[in-house]
Amino acid sequence: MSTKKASLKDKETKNGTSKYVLERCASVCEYFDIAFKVMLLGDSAVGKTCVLVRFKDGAFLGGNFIATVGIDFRIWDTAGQERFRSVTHAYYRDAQALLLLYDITSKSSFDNIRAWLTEIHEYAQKDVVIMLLGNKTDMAGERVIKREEGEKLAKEYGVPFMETSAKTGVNVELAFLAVAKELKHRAAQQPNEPKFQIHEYIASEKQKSGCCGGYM
Ligand SMILES: Nc1nc2c(ncn2[C@@H]2O[C@H](COP(=O)(O)OP(=O)(O)OP(=O)(O)O)[C@@H](O)[C@H]2O)c(=O)[nH]1
Repeated sequence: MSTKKASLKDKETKNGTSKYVLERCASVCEYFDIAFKVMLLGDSAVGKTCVLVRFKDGAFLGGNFIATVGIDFRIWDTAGQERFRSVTHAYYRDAQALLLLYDITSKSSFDNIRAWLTEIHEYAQKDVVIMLLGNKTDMAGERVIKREEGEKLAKEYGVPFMETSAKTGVNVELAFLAVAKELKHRAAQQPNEPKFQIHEYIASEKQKSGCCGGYM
């Protein structure tokens, strides 16, 4: 693996998210000669686009909600609406990582996570990296899903979990970086080398920042 430094140019490629994730990873680990495909999944309005924009541009898309139509090719952000589901299935198999979101103020979006995971197991690669995110933690007064419920579900499926807010930015960068680190490790891993411990990485990064929120 080369030690080429990340370029801030050519961010916008046809698989922009993954390239960008990699560039953000590169700023930490100084490598970027491999590209990964990362998809955001979850019910409509859970905040997929906003989480991506928060990570990519450090901004929050407030105001009117415009649902994603099909797939946004530039950023690999998917539509949560049922009517576009067949379009997104076709892209699962190319994804190396999936960020699966629910909205902590929406019980139905949480209840649907099991259905999303069933779909993922049906259509995605067997070794796809999955991370569960409970988004909109800034809306504490409207919370209906406790952090512990998200943790329990994630534990049941053996996937890492974090609560995020696209509005405040809490944990958004960490979620993308943890996934990028896991993918990078896998790509460079020697047969006898220990696996990257994504849960430990998340825990230690949170400890460093003194931040809140759940993980398993
Ligand atoms: N308060 C708050 N609002 C959020 C957050 N994330 C997203 N929203 C709002 O939730 C609504 C839906 O956000 P989107 O990012 O468009 O949702 P999506 O999951 O991409 O929706 P689809 O494209 O239909 O799949 C918008 O009004 C956002 O402003 C968050 O962390 N906090």
